[in-house]
Amino acid sequence: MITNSFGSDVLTSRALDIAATRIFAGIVDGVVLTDENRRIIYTNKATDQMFGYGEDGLIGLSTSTLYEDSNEFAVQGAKRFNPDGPAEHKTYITRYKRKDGTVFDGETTGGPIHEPDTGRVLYLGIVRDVTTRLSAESVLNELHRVTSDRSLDFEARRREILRLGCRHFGLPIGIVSNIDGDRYEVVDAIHPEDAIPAGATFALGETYCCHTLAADEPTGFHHAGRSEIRDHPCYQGFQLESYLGSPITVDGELYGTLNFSSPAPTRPFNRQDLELIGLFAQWLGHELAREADLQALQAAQLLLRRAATTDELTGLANRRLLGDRLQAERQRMNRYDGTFAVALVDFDHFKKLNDHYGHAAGDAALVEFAAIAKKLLRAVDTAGRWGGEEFLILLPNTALEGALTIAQRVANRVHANPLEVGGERIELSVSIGVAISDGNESVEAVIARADAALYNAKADGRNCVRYLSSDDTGNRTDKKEQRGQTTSP
Ligand SMILES: Nc1nc2c(ncn2[C@@H]2O[C@H](COP(=O)(O)OP(=O)(O)OP(=O)(O)O)[C@@H](O)[C@H]2O)c(=O)[nH]1
Repeated sequence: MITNSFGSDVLTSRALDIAATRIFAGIVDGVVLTDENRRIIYTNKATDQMFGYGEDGLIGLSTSTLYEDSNEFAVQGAKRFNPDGPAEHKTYITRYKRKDGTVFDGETTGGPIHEPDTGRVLYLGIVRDVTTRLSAESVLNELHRVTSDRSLDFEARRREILRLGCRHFGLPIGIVSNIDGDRYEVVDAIHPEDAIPAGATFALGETYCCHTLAADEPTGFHHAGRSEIRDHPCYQGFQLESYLGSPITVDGELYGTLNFSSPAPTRPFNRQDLELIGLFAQWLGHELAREADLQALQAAQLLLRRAATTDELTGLANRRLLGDRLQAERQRMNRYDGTFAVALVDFDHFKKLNDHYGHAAGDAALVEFAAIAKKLLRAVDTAGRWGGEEFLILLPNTALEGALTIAQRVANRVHANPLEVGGERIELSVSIGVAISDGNESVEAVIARADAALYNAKADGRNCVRYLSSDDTGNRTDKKEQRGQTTSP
């Protein structure tokens, strides 16, 4: 039987007696029993601790004392704590006030109890402090919102995670680090005075995170100066009293840590805190892995795109890219009424070079040509491999004089750069055919004319540049008889 300063009729009440002694005394949730006027006649130990009143400190008080908002007392009275309230007690969450004025969210189940013997009504409330659970739920919702917000890029989301962690754990400093051997590098950090720049490095052994890595799981110190790390260099160096950190792994490999800290001590970290920071770190790890995959994919795509448009041997544009550029240039020229030039370049006696010095020597000559073309041409020009030992140079916005000058420069440079094979210097030369688009004709027609001019250059003894105008082509019946204009070397 329970004794208190409330009337003996209540104290001897059988329901209270049984409830208090046999059922409620030892349970972890707070139990509050009131009389019909909602005055407290019984609280268990958990209630006394939860509300901070000490043993029996609440006895005799109205339950209105317990609510943060006095209206809530009336609201709950009308809803359930009245003689006609529902017999089946429903669970609800309301905000309670402790003796010291601080508040907490209490998940409550309660309502009337009718004593079978006397017909008297008592009210029962069972309260569980769910502040940390609710806060964890809200932080999880927030984490979900941040991580699924595709309008934010990875860096922005990482920052949001840091902000969220600082707010939730009540620790003002948040860091994502990358760890390589003994090198601890700050990747991103939140600090009230912006005192930790990204890129700052520390010796891992002197950081709090070395403890997290040693434990290989989320770790916290809520009052470092009174903990086992008080003599460790991390505490000596940084003087942070509270620290909560988790390793970040990417595809099973250690990447670094996520950690939050404060110069002030804080409440002891609980299992939920450790689970939450572990979850944050896990998300960062997944995102980092996704970023790495994305980058690898982009690099592969770039390689593929390059492979699809680049000649493997020389690194110049391949025939496909040249075709695209030529068509684009023709269309552009239609719009702006300009001209473009095409020069077809063909090595002289290339077969002999191959036959005499080997295929590798021939390849080296082609590579050498690519280097010359890259050096001599403007950024807007495109030199590409047209096939075999033949190259095409597309010169946008270029009239005859400019085209011939460039072509001659290329021919001269090739001739002036003998190939060195096994200590022997082999003289090289190219023949070049030039054509200027007349603005109406197809790309194929311009190339055919450049090809005819090239044929002429070969026929004229090679190592020279020839040009064919569209008029020349119109009159031509036999390519061999065509002779274009010769430029001076
Ligand atoms: N090394 C090497 N040789 C190639 C490549 N592509 C084509 N060739 C060779 O280039 C040679 C071209 O020979 P031809 O068309 O007879 O022309 P040429 O010997 O240069 O004679 P002219 O053009 O009349 O001066 C052939 O032997 C081809 O095998 C290549 O990528 N590398």
